[in-house]
Order: sequence, then C-alpha cells, then structure tokens
Amino acid sequence: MTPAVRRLAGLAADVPVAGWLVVVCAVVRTLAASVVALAAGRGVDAVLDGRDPALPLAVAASALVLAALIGAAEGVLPAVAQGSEERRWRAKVVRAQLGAPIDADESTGTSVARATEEVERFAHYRASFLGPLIGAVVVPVVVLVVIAVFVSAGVAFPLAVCVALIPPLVAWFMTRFRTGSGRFRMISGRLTAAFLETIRALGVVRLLGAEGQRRAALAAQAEALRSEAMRLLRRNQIVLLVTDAVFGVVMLSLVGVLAVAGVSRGALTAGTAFALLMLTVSLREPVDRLGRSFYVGLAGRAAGERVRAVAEDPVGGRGVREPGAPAALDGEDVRVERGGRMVVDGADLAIGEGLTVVVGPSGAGKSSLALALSGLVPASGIRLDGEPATPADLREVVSYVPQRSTLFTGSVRENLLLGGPGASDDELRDVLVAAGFPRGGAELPDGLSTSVGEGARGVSGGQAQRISIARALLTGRDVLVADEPTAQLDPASAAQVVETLRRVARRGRVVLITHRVAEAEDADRVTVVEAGRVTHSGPLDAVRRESGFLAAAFAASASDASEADGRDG
Ligand SMILES: Nc1ncnc2c1ncn2[C@@H]1O[C@H](COP(=O)(O)OP(=O)(O)OP(=O)(O)O)[C@@H](O)[C@H]1O
Repeated sequence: MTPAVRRLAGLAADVPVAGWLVVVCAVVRTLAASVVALAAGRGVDAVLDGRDPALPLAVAASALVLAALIGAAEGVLPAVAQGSEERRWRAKVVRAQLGAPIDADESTGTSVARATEEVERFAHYRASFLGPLIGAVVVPVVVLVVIAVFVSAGVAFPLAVCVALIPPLVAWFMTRFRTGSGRFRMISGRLTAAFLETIRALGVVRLLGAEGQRRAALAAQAEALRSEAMRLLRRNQIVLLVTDAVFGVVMLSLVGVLAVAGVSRGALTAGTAFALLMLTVSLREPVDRLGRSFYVGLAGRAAGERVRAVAEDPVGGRGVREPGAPAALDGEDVRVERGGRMVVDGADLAIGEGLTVVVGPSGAGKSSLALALSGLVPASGIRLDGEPATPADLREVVSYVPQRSTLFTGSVRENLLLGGPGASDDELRDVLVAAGFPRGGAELPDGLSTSVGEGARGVSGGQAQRISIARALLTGRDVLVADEPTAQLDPASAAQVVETLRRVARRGRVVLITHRVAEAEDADRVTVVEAGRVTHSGPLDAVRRESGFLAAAFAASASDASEADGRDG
C-alpha cells in the first residue's frame, strides 16, 4: 500500500455511518439538482420554441422539493452524529486517563484540553467534515457524468481537468496551514495550564501579593491567543478567496465560453446552455462547503492524532505472566528523555529481591528512573523477564508511591479500594498491618471509615504515606517503587515509613529512592545514580567504599546527626 492509499484508507475508516449517509444524501441531492437544471433547460427551450413548458417546469419543481428535503437531512445528520461521536471519544479518553496514567510529564492543562476541546474538535471533524469531504470528491464526478451524458462530452472534458486541480490546491493550502494551527494549539494549551496553575495556587498568589503580576501574565497569554486566532482566520479567508476565485471566476468563465461557443455552433440549444450553467454552480457547491469548514478539518485531524494517542494506548500490557512467578525487572542502557533532554542516559540496573535503595545527587535522574520503571514516562532499555518492556507492561507489575501521597476525598476504605476493588474489610486491615498500622487501622480516629480530605487532610503525613503504601500493596503487583516517600515527613514518621518498606521488601521487591542515605542501612543493595547513569551498585559496604558520593553523603549525615545530638544534649 502506498502512503497516499494508506492515508485515504485511514480517512475512510474515520467516517462514521452518519458521514456515509451524508455522502449518499449529497449524491442523491446532486442527481435531483441535475434534474432541476436539465428540466429547467428543457423549459427554456420549450418557451423559446413556443411550446408549453408546464411539464418540464413541473418536473423541475418536484426535483427541487426533493433536493431541498435531502439538503435538510444532510444538515441534521452531522449534528446528531456529533453528539454520539463526542460521547464515545470522551469516554475512551477519560477511561484511558483514569485507567493508566499516560505520561507523568504531561501538564494538567494538556490532559484537560484533550478530554474537552480536542475531543470536541475531533468529533466535529468526524461528524461534519469527513462526509462533506468525500461528497466534495464524489459529487463533481456525478455532475461531470451528467454533463457528459446529457449536455456534451466535449464540454465535460475541460471541466473535468479544471475540477481535478481542486484536490491538489486544497491539499497544498491544508499543509501550509498545519503549522499555523499547531502554534495556536500550543498557545491555547499554555493558557489553559497557566489558568489552572493560578487557580490551584490562589492562596500562595495572594500571600505573595502577586495578583497583579499573575493577572498581567494571563492577560498577555490571552492576547497572544487572540492574535494567533486572528492570524488563522486571516489565512482561512485567503484560502476561501483563492478557492472562490478559481471556481467562481475561472470555472464559470470557462463554462460561459463553452456554452456560448456551443450555442453559436448550433451544438447546444439555449436551454441546454442554461442547464450547463446551473450544473456548474452545483459543481462548485461541495468545494464551497469544504472551503468553509476546512479549518474544522485541519484542527480536527490534528486533535484526532492526539486523542487517538491516548484513547488507543493499550491500557493493559502483555497480561501473560504466570500468577505467582515474580517479575524480573532490570534495565540495560536505560534512556529517558524529558523536555527534549536525555536525563537518564545509559543506566544499567537490576532490581533484585528485597530492598534496593537508590541514592544520588539532586538532579541526577533518580525520579526520572523511578517514573520510567513504573511505566509513567516512556523509556528505552527496561526489561521484564528479559524482554523489552513497554510502559503498559510495566504498569501491570510495578506500583508507585510518590513523594506526596495522593489520597482522594472520601474514607480510608474508599481510598484503599482503588488499589484492590472488591477487597473485604479484613483484607484491607491485613494490608494496613503490613503497611505499619499494627492494629489494622484501628489506630485511626474512625478506623477504615476515617474521612480524608483532598490531598490527605484528616490523617498525618506519615499515616497518609503508609495508607498509600497499603493501597499500592493491594494492587498485588510484584515491585513497589517509592520515590522519596519520606521527604516531607518528620524523622519519627519517616522512620516508620522506611520500616514499613523494609518489612514489605522481606516478601517482595521494593525500590526506595531517597536523599537520606541513612535509609540505605539494611538495604539488600544500594544503587548510586549520578548524571543519568548508575555509577555503583551492590551491598552497602562495598558501594560505600567505592562511591565518593555515598562516602561523602554518609559523612555529612553523621555530622548532621552529631550536631543534632549536641543541640539536644
Ligand atoms: N517534567 C520534566 N520535564 C523536563 N525535564 C525534567 C522534568 N522533570 C525532571 N526534569 C529534569 O530531569 C533531570 C533529572 O531530574 P530528576 O527529578 O529525575 O532528578 P532527581 O535525581 O530525582 O533529583 P532530586 O533528587 O532533586 O529529586 C533534571 O535535570 C530535571 O531538570
């Protein structure tokens, strides 16, 4: 299949049933309009010849009513299809976004825009653009056949050449406009993200007294969006003008010349020449429609690519692993790109049984590696049971606990059930015991029914982190990756969380990313990440001897501890 054929096949696959109905309606309506033109021509001839034009005019009037009725149906079909297309694609996107985090680097603004305006544009494109687009190709062919059969093949041929120039012309304009709408999208996405950020951090903005600055920044971005929209509209108008000029001036002039020549040679009657002019007008109509909605086509196609990338991302991975056989997770020459820069660049690592503690300087790439291992940002080089693993494969075997615990408004029970739908209260209590609540959650004010608010209000930071670990354990996945779970906790809570992870690691595999090197005591292996690579990995004592970073970090940690002791003493 050539790329052009593949593109056409892809286009046809995108047309919903209503779109094909629109095409059928357009063809039938064109045939009815052709009957109107030809019968009107006969009427003109009848009048000029002094015959009764009643019959041809009655035929023309009936065909006109039919064409009008079909035209009305053509107007309603896309509107009906738009609603169902929108519901269908929005459900797919939301399911994919909830089912598996696509990419931790994607901004909230982008995710929201995709589930709202991009779905809307894509639905509009499928429901209202593709049918008329196919109509724009099919209808002129029907008109040309009518002209060849009922008017003159000699006239149909030069018109066919003229019509054949339309698709390349429109395609040329479309490719020119692609970059323009890409910029619009980017500016629009940034504005959405900036609005969301400001709303979320309104308290901080007020405390800083920075309302004016934020307002000015948002106004500047809104102005950039407005002027980009105007630029796009201007370009759109140019396209309309050019297509109008080609069809209005060139085509009608050509037909006018052909009609006059035909009549003066006696090859055409005046009525047939009149019919030819009317038919030429309906030859223009689909291109007019296309011209009016071509921006819908451009924006919709681009939105469709992004909607599809999410909606059709396989939420599930391989799904073929034997239950009970723990996944072997390792990486060779692991690379992770973020923001256009390679932030993990050639890391080799093995995640064995027990506790693997990952340490390294700030900005070395530890969090990026943790996200990649969890299937939350794309990476190359990660293997599962010796085979290259996709993010979807990894999400089936790895659970992830981030630095800030994510608990949703609701009860502890509801939050836990997100990790193990259908788990009984006894199972929830067991998992809470494993996560450092020896009384299975009875130590919380209301047990499993304790309410937590947005973020984790209602329980302490350490408790929230241990509830998050319990929820991760409920997923039953083989590897638990925790990225600095103690960074925001006081020493006592941090110690409880680390103790919990050590306990969990006794029965499985835990990867703990941390700044506190003391948490590496008792680890089964310590991995040092520096400048995007694993520089040392092995038992703590060996790595401590070999890694300058780790030796220095332990020395700093010991002097911090003795200073603290000195103060306490
Ligand atoms: N979302 C992002 N987009 C672009 N670059 C990013 C993103 N997140 C992190 N980076 C860059 O990737 C590099 C590694 O960051 P990462 O957070 O993985 O390091 P880290 O070792 O975990 O650092 P820290 O210990 O300070 O948390 C940094 O240079 C950072 O600027």
